[in-house]
Amino acid sequence: MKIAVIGTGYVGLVTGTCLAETGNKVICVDIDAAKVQKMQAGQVPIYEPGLDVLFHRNIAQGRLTFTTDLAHGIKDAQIIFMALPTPPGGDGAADLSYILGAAKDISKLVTEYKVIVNKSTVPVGTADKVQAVFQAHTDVEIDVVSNPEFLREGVAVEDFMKPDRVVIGTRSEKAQKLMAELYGPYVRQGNPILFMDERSSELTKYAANSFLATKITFMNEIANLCEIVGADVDAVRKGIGSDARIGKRFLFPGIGYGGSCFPKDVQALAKSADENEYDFQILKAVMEVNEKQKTVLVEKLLKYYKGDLKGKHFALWGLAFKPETDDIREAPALYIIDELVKQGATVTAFDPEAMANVKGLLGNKIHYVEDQYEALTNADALLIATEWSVFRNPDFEKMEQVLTNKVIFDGRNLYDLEKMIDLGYYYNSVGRKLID
Ligand SMILES: NC(=O)c1ccc[n+]([C@@H]2O[C@H](COP(=O)([O-])OP(=O)(O)OC[C@H]3O[C@@H](n4cnc5c(N)ncnc54)[C@H](O)[C@@H]3O)[C@@H](O)[C@H]2O)c1
Ligand SMILES: O=c1ccn([C@@H]2O[C@H](COP(=O)(O)OP(=O)(O)O[C@H]3O[C@H](CO)[C@@H](O)[C@H](O)[C@H]3O)[C@@H](O)[C@H]2O)c(=O)[nH]1
Repeated sequence: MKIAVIGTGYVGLVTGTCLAETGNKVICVDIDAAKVQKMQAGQVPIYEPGLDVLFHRNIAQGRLTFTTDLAHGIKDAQIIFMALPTPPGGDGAADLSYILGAAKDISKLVTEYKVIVNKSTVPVGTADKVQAVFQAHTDVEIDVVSNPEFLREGVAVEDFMKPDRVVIGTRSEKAQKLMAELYGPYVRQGNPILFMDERSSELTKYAANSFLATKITFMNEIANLCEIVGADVDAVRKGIGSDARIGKRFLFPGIGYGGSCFPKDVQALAKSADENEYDFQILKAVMEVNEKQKTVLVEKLLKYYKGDLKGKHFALWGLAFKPETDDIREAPALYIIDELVKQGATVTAFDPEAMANVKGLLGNKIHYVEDQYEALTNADALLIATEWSVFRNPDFEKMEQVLTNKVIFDGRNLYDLEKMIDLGYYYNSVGRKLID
């Protein structure tokens, strides 16, 4: 099939590349000329494991191209995907200006039937709004389909190539048929393609993210309670996770959920409920608890240093909002840095992939090093904000030589408590016994 993908961010580029991988001819369109130039020169603009192999293969085989020219991009496409930003607007509701703006631009260019697929995360009713934009500008027959994306950054290629399910919201049989054909190769193991109406599809995406954010938040509260009552959150996690009704995944406590999706999507769903005069209480509690959870590491530091962080120097391992990505949007590490600097402390940070993005955002607010051990030089304590694999089994002997004090505040529960006792560390993690 001939496909156009509008927007080449984490979702658009993965979608375009993975659709080319099964033999479709894909043109990716972006307004960011520098990014398009980079991709045309064969460079992947984001860090996403496994993407480069597919990217280079499909470019080499002539199935994946890039342009800034929308008219050229959509000219021959049977299906046009919109993978555009839907950031929170001033009031927390999703800002639809990118989607509706692109829909208007496309509507002025179409000359024959096309399926317009919305891959962005959008509130209920957006497909109707997009359809109305087309109706206002063209007589050409168009079907607007909601096809939310569930990929996770860091495992995006795997998630796209083998999705748990594909959700397609449309009442048009013609569009259904095309979408079923397009997604057939990705569900050969038998995972379902779920057809539903547009509104249910749009809500499914927000419901999934909000449910997962709620699950994590519940565990964060259990972890906080564990610390007070002397229980171990790892044991509790395993104890409840082995109940198939609860499930083992997304039960890891930490320093609050972050990223470009959960914070904005929980907020947008709560806002959308408000607009429909429904008070979605649980989501409001989730947002409030998550804000507090982002402060737990700093609160612990304040307690340890008796309320005074002035002049203290900290090593920070991990800046990305989660491992295996260079994405720092809503990363808990940024919040921690902000608080520490406000309190008069200094920070030296290391992250395997996200350093360039943080340097771009924070400049010389903190120090950066290219080696995780170098970050420890003269540090009063090590703070861990992201669970990158390289932090899981560090060379503790090497660490001891550089760290001024054997003190670790771990927001991701990376180390075994017995081991930390043996090594003689002060070790403060989340929802587990304090080792001092
Ligand atoms: N990042 C994720 O893991 C993820 C997963 C599932 C769903 N989503 C949703 O998908 C959507 C896109 O998210 P993302 O993380 O890929 O965004 P992103 O910010 O990484 O990428 C968006 C891209 O769109 C481009 N763009 C903006 N306006 C344009 C226009 N008019 N024409 C062409 N290109 C334009 C930007 O230059 C950028 O390259 C959002 O709604 C998000 O909620 C994201
Ligand atoms: O047990 C867990 C799992 C995750 N997190 C945190 O939750 C956030 C989100 O993690 P994750 O869901 O793995 O990353 P995303 O790439 O943001 O993916 C989410 O958001 C995407 C965008 O909508 C969806 O497509 C995915 O299905 C959904 O998992 C991160 O800050 C994680 O540290 C935890 O604290 N504990």
